[in-house]
Amino acid sequence: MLLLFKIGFLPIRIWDLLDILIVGYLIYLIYRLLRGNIAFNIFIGVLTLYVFYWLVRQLEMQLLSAVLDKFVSVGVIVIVIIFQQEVRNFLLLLGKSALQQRSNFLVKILLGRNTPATLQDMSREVMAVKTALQHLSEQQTGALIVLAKDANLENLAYSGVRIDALISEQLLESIFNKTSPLHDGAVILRKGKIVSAGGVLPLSEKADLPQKAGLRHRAAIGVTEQLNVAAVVVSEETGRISWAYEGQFIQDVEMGELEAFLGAHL
Ligand SMILES: Nc1ncnc2c1ncn2[C@@H]1O[C@H](COP(=O)(O)OP(=O)(O)OP(=O)(O)O)[C@@H](O)[C@H]1O
Repeated sequence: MLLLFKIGFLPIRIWDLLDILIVGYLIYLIYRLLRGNIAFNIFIGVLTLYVFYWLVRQLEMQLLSAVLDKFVSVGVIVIVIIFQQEVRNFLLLLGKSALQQRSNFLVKILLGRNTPATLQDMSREVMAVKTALQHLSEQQTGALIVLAKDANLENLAYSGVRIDALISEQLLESIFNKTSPLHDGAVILRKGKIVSAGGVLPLSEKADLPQKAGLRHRAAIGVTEQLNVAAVVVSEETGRISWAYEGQFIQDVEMGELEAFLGAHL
């Protein structure tokens, strides 16, 4: 039974510790997903109701517990319906780290390390995107770029116009030029290519975003909440560059930080 130690009369096994750690981690993941979201308030409401139900049962208040029983018995289905998006994000978050670890491991086994050509291509792409963003920022031209790395964004790519061209700063600047028919919406970059432009992204429903964050910024955050991607935004209003990753949003980033971010996500 692998007894570790006893607290008074309570025996603690290694599985109990593991149990507590896993539940703690799951609660942390839920908190990360719901933080700043309107769904967080609903979650607190549900939790309060459940604690109340538990108390009522402990106090053996028959009538109230019979009424609450009806709510709790369909509770799981109701929760899945209300938190449909969050349940999806939660499973995505769980699967993501496992998949990332597996693919890093496979790349190391198969390649040993990055080939020099890959590294060269990568730094060329990073410089091209960084320079384009810098120019767009100086000209106060709005831009929204999704860095999809290995994520499959077929559905999103089809919401825009297919491009399939090598990444270049001139092409990026032309796309976001205010007179270009493709300047509205998001550009998607994946595996060294500009996959598409003019894409429509899902909007974040976060309630605690800065007041000035409009639809472009909400779209950047929204796509990173739902998919394993990063996004960069140039504000048309201020020329400031911001990025979003895993639903987190960092505003007004320095060029050095931007280069590191692009290097990690391109
Ligand atoms: N769902 C969406 N997916 C992709 N792009 C979008 C989406 N919604 C809006 N946009 C883009 O954002 C532009 C409108 O930006 P808006 O002014 O509302 O955003 P903002 O966050 O305040 O940015 P800015 O600081 O550049 O004004 C649209 O013209 C369009 O290009």
